[in-house]
This record gives sequence, structure tokens and C-alpha cells, in this order.
Amino acid sequence: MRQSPDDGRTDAPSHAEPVRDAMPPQGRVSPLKNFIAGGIGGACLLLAGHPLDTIKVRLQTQPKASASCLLYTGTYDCFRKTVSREGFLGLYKGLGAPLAGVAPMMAISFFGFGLGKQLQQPDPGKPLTHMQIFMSGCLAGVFTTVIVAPGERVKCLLQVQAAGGDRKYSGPLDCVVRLYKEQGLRSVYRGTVLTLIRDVPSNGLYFLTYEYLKNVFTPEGQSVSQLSTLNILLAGGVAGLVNWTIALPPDVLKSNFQTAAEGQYRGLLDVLRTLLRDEGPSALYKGFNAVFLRAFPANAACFLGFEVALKGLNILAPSW
Ligand SMILES: CC(=O)O[C@H](CC(=O)[O-])C[N+](C)(C)C
Repeated sequence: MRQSPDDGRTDAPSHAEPVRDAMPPQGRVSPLKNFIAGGIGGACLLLAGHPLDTIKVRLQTQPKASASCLLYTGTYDCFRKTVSREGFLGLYKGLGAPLAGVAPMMAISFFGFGLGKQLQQPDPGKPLTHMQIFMSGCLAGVFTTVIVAPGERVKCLLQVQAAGGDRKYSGPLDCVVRLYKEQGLRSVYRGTVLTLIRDVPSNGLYFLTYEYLKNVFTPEGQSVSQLSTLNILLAGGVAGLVNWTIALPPDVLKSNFQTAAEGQYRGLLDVLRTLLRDEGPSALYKGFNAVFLRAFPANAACFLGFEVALKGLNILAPSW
């Protein structure tokens, strides 16, 4: 039987029948600890993943010309051209907005996930079902959209303008201020519905995969909190891959919608119709290589950062 990390209880408390479709209870983590450790995880995710995110957005939004005159022919070509024209730091363009956004985003995400679990588990000794874990992840996706939607709008605009050479915005702050001045808050939040479509179900699967694998990797008789670094990296990396498998099509729509000129699309369905008409269904998996090359290391780093930070917080402030 696996033991809960916080209090050494076993995973099948006397009052709860082991449920086949359930995770062992892991004890409660304070919301504040989830928030702080999540923020640290987010910083790790960003540092490991931003270069490939820049390539992804540039591939997803490059002008739709014929194949022979595409700016970038693929992931490696985009990487090579970006580094030769803009230096290695070109891959870190647009980092300002996510730096201010990803750490808080992951902080809110882990907080929302923890809250979702607590709301569905009045008794901490009772196991949560897979569906409940999934729903907790979905709740995290709803919470994070408040900052992810504007953050992605700014990040994508900056990443794309760097590729075009025509610099309209001098940085993230300038971008937000100009969007707001030109068309108000509605413009800053453009792409919110697509962000929800992308992030709610994918967050559910993200956290479910991570928790499920952590449990699978924990040897009988040991606590989930004793999981090796390698297993944490593996569970986090796979969670990232699963997340992007369903997040990528709405992400392509979102990136195009958020970087399009005002009035270019009549709505979300128009983005989908236009992409399918001009480029076929494979357009929905544009940037596939960059996304999947990034997903594993970035999310492995994120969950490792989270778990290490949580352990540190438990040592520094055991009573929180
Ligand atoms: C879609 C997305 O932003 O995924 C995040 C991780 C990543 O690869 O950037 C994490 N989360 C699923 C929590 C939003």
C-alpha cells in the first residue's frame, strides 16, 4: 500500500473502501504552499520551454504563401534562421510577458487544482476518483484563463512582430497599453473563449496524467512523496505531452485569432473555416514538432520545480 506524503497514512484508510477508479488520498497541501511552489514550477517551465515556444508561434502564424516561398520550412529551419538573424537571444524574444505571466499562471493553476480537490473531498482520507482529479484540473484551467488570455495575446503579438522585422510594439507593457488605448479591454482579452477551449479540458488531462503516473511509479509500501527525480520528470513530461495533444488545435486557432488584424475574422468559426479552406486539416497541428519537443522538458522541469519547492516549504514552514 502506498503511503500518503504528509502524515504517513496508508492509501486505503479503514473507513474508505479502495475504489478501483480512484487515486489514493495524499493528504492536504495548504493553498499558499501550492501557490508558491506552483509559481516556482512556472518559472522552471518558462526557462526550459520558451525558445521552442517562440518557434511554435512563428511557425503557426507565418504568412500563408505557397510552400515554395514559406518563410520557415519547419522547426529546424525556423530555429536556424532565428539564431542566425537575431542571435540565440532571439529565441527568448517576448519573454517579458510570460515571465510576468507564467509563474503567476502556474501558481494559480496549482492553487486551483488543489482547491478543486479540496472542494470535492471534504474528508482528506477519502480517495478522489479519476473524474474528480480531472474536474479539479479543469477548474485550474478556468482560473488561469483570467491571466493567460491577455498574456498570450501580448506574447503572440510580440513573437510574431519579431519575425516580421516591423516593430509596432517596443515591449509587453507598450503592447498592453496600446491595445487598451486603441480598442479597450476587449482587445486585450481577445481570444479568451479560445483560451478556455484550449485550457479547460487540457488542464484536466494534464493533472490527471501527472497524478496517475506518480501513483503508478510509486512502489508498493512507499509514499508518493518519495518518488525519485527521474520519475517526477517522466510523469511531468508525459503530462505535458498529453496536455498538448488536445491543446494544440485550439492553440493554433488562438494564435491566429490573437495576431490577426482587426476585422480579419468574423469569429472563432471563421478562423477554423479559413484555416481548413486555405491549408487543410493539417493546419490544426502547425508547430507540432516545436510543441512536442518543448512539451516534455518544459513540463518535466515545471513539476520538478513544483515538487522540490513544496518539499522546501514543508521543511521551512511545516505548520502552514
Ligand atoms: C497549454 C499550456 O499552456 O500548458 C501549460 C504547460 C505548457 O506546456 O506551457 C500548462 N497548463 C496545462 C497548466 C496550462
